[in-house]
Amino acid sequence: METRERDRLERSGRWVVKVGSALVTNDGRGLDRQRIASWVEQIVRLRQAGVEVLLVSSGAVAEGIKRLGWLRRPHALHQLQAAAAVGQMGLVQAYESEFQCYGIHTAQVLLTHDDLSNRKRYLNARSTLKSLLDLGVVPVVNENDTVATDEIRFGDNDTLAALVANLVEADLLAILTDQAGLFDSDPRSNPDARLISRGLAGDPALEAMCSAGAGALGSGGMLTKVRAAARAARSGAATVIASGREEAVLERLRQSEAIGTLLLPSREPVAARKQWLASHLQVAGKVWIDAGAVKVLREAGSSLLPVGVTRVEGNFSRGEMIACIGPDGREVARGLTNYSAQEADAIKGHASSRIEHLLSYVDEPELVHRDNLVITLP
Ligand SMILES: Nc1ncnc2c1ncn2[C@@H]1O[C@H](COP(=O)(O)OP(=O)(O)O)[C@@H](O)[C@H]1O
Ligand SMILES: N[C@@H](CCC(=O)OP(=O)(O)O)C(=O)O
Repeated sequence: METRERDRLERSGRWVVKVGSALVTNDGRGLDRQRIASWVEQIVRLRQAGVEVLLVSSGAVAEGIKRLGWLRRPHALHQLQAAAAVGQMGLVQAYESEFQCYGIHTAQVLLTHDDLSNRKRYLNARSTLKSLLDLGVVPVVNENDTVATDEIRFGDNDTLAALVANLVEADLLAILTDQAGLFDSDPRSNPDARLISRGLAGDPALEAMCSAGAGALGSGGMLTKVRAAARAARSGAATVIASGREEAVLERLRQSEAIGTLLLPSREPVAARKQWLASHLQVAGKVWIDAGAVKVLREAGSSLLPVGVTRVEGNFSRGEMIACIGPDGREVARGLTNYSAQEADAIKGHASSRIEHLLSYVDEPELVHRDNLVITLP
């Protein structure tokens, strides 16, 4: 069973490879040129076998801290941003010079969440990445840490890598980290922890295995990797979490060897526009919906009508992204609202035929139309 599941890696044509901070910087000691050379060599071989590869590399902050001679990671945002700017130079230089040995160009792509939540910029980013692949270039992606503030951040590169996998419709997201994969509990604190070899992306049981927080250099820990797998699955990508220190890890994965943790999509991929909707990490407000609305949204793919709304929170405007929260407090869906918070509050719990009477005008019968709505509950 597992061998057959792993076979899909042999057939996959486009990979996003994400490398974590501790790995790239040799646990903060400075860029691990030997390992970088090894990943580059493996990526070159993958390309020779017909696989297109995009790299998402962390390590700018960790490398910047090392280069600036700081003894510990600062807390102030402006210092972290300065460190990222310094470290990013080292990162791209290292990848560019290693790929140069094989006559392959790299391209630096720095993104913020803002770039992907704006539909026009999202489409631009997508066509640029696809053009780079068509040109045979290896994009090296990172968050644009120097300008990113909390409001426009992805926050961690696992999430960024999953969104990039969605953007280019990758077949595989390979997350290389400092552990052999996902264990049933954190191997740092439990020496008896066992490696999970396979699972379904989005399975809540996987999240429960991850302890909070990351290593000293990383920012997301295992939880963001498991969540990234669920995100990547939305466009049909499988995810592998594996050790970047494992000999020839990428090539062995390609040969279906059972290393790391393979997390497979459990549902059909969602349409491209809905993936963009799902890529919004921030919402402008929330509406609480009743059990009947949860059911029709999830099971019938219906629009959200005002009648199913019980409570409105936040100060959103028409056209902004809002989250729909079920009676149990869990987010069910998110989408672009046709009405502002004030209007939504006035029409909540009412039939759509009453909107005109309540507001003195009517824009649409739905609070969120189904074309602008994506189910986010696994
Ligand atoms: N269930 C788990 N299995 C494996 N690692 C876990 C688990 N829960 C927490 N972790 C921690 O997650 C860390 C990897 O995350 P992080 O430090 O963010 O890596 P990266 O820099 O590669 O993104 C591991 O070193 C490990 O301590
Ligand atoms: N953009 C940041 C990435 C931080 C981050 O997510 O790190 P990690 O958890 O190691 O992937 C950097 O380059 O330092």
